[in-house]
Amino acid sequence: MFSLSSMPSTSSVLSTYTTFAASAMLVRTILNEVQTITNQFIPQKLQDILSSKLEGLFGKFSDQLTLIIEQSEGFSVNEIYQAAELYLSTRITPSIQQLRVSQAPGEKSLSVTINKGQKVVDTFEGMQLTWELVTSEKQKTSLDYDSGLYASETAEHKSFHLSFSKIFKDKVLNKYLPYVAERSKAIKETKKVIKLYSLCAADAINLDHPSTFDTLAMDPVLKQALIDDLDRFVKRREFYSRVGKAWKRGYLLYGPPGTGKSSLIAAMANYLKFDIYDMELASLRSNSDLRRLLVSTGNRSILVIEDIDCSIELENRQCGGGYDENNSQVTLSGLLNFVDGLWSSCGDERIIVFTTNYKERLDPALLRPGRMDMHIHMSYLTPGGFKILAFNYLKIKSHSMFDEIEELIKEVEVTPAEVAEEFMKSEDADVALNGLVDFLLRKKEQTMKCEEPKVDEGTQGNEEENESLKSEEDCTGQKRNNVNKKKKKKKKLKSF
Ligand SMILES: Nc1ncnc2c1ncn2[C@@H]1O[C@H](COP(=O)(O)OP(=O)(O)OP(=O)(O)O)[C@@H](O)[C@H]1O
Repeated sequence: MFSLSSMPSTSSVLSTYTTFAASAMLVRTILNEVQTITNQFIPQKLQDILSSKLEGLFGKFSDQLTLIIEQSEGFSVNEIYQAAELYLSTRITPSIQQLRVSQAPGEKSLSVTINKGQKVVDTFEGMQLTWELVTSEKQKTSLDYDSGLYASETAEHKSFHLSFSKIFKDKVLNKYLPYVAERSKAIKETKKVIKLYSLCAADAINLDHPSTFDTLAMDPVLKQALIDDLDRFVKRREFYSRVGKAWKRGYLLYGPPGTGKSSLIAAMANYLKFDIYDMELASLRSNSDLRRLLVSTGNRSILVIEDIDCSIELENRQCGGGYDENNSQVTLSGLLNFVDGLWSSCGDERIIVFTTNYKERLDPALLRPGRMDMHIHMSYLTPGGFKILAFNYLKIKSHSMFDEIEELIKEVEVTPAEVAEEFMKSEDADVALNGLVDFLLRKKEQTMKCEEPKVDEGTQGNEEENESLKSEEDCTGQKRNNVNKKKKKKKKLKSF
């Protein structure tokens, strides 16, 4: 049976309240308790008036201020609530007893948030701040379209209560909350699943390419220069707007097949957390296709135009494809016009990457700065690159066979893809390295064979004809190099 003596006296309520640093939230808790006890004989209206008077009274004495951050404001989401939720997931301390854990489809990591009633204490520039997740139930009325009747349901409404000393009000609003928003943006970036869009697939797919700058075998100075360039680019929003330029950057990746151009694009996307839009000119059927794809590219994305030398051939009608039903061809110059105009002016923080196996075939107008700001040569494997691959695949940093292999790599043109292929054959370092030595020796022998002039009666001394006598299959790559070298030689002779 309820008795008045069991009800806490006002003075005991006040002393409890003072002991806990006059926290507004504590007051609310106490009021709730008092309310529960008095519910039976004090009408609701009177209770509300008493509550608000008491809260006002306590608030006057309290040095604490509480900001209420609602989950949503009307129909729109409250971005600071979402930011706080993400930020607090990195502020979980052992004192927290309940957490909510979930995983969205396609997400790689679990998302962990505090549960209702749980508090997180945070510190920032000498301030102490307490976060609490508070939930309440709200009646929601919605129209049932089938029956045409309005239905009422109870929905859980969440809010964060952020309490701190009143003297820090301005600092919290102007520095702490922007900091929370900034941190949550960074956390979101690390959790972001990178998407790959292409014309061939109706929907975007998750990019699961494991390539990173650490796993890439390429010239370390060039690699660092590229990383620095990307870092500078993403930090320069104000700069681009001040100088009146579209916030975009172009890179040309060139080098033989298998030297890592695609791997580098994936490494760039993984580093920046940018989505990739892969555009093969040959698969574009019409200019409207092209326009649609370009307009749909989001901010913070990399637009890739692969094999641009083939695109040029396409323009010269050698590669085939690229026609729409009206026979209006998608050309490289058309594409570049769209990219320079429409695409550049309706988005932010975008990167465009062109790749080619034959830089020398490109028109210099295409290579101009602004369109291709940095040219990156993906070369045949170097001894330094070999060590990166040996570490990636075999987890070794040194081995007695390294010297021999490094010498061979200096003599033979071998791509990182070829060496990677050899390393895939065995996880045993000795076996894999022996296999690689055999492969390099075979390649060296083949190269030497291709370079030897084959002496033949009647064709003696005629290098061009000697070349045609070599086996096409064995010497194609090497022959191309030799022909290029010879062309350069001829050019030199002409110009001097
Ligand atoms: N520089 C590199 N560093 C690490 N791995 C590499 C590198 N180059 C190639 N590889 C390996 O070889 C495979 C094929 O390379 P990739 O497709 O990136 O070359 P590419 O230059 O884009 O070739 P293509 O011009 O034929 O498209 C990669 O998946 C990777 O395993």
